[in-house]
Amino acid sequence: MAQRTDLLLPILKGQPVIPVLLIDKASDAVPLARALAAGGLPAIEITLRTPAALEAIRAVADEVPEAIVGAGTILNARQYDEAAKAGSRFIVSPGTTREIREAASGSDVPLLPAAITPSEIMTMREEGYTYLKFFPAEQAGGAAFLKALSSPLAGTFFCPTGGIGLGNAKTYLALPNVVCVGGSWVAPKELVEAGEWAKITALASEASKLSA
Ligand SMILES: O=C(O)C(=O)C[C@H](O)[C@H](O)COP(=O)(O)O
Repeated sequence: MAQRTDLLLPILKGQPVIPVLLIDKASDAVPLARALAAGGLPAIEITLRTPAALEAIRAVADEVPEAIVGAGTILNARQYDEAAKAGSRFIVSPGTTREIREAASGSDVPLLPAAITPSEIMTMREEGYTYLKFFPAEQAGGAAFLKALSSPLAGTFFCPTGGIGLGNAKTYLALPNVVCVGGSWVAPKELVEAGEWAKITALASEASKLSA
């Protein structure tokens, strides 16, 4: 089945930056999601890299109606299912596998899988995927690499993630094949740990105004 762009696209096009979050304490999730939404970044990706992640997703889905919570670092079908059941509205994977694609085709929750090389991207096109994550963006060749793909692989669009911050986000957003960027810089660990929600809202606000 093709990618559910009807569900995914409004999320990716709704804001220039998708915050990528690593949440150690589930109780931080609700104030963090509220702080980011207040700054203009309602869609957030909570990575399944901490034991608290699923509880964090559940809490945001239940208690923060203004947020659009997604799950990141999904590596297999079991995690896809758990993240969807917790209330994720989109799923992000750092790569692409047959198992993940099969999980996506049996789910109403859309998948943003990642690809880097022309062959990986062409394979995903054959599978009906038009929107891909490009990860790890900076390390894999950065904006220059993505720009080089834009003509031969026109019609595929990316959310680059990895090594992106306020300083280089615009370079990516200016590319014809970039729909938005992802990054953790809007929710630094120290600010989350200190409960500095107003400072996170300020970072989100700055990021939400980014454009090409
Ligand atoms: O877990 C995933 O699926 C990821 O998205 C990997 C990285 O956490 C993001 O790429 C954020 O990278 P930074 O903004 O450089 O911190």
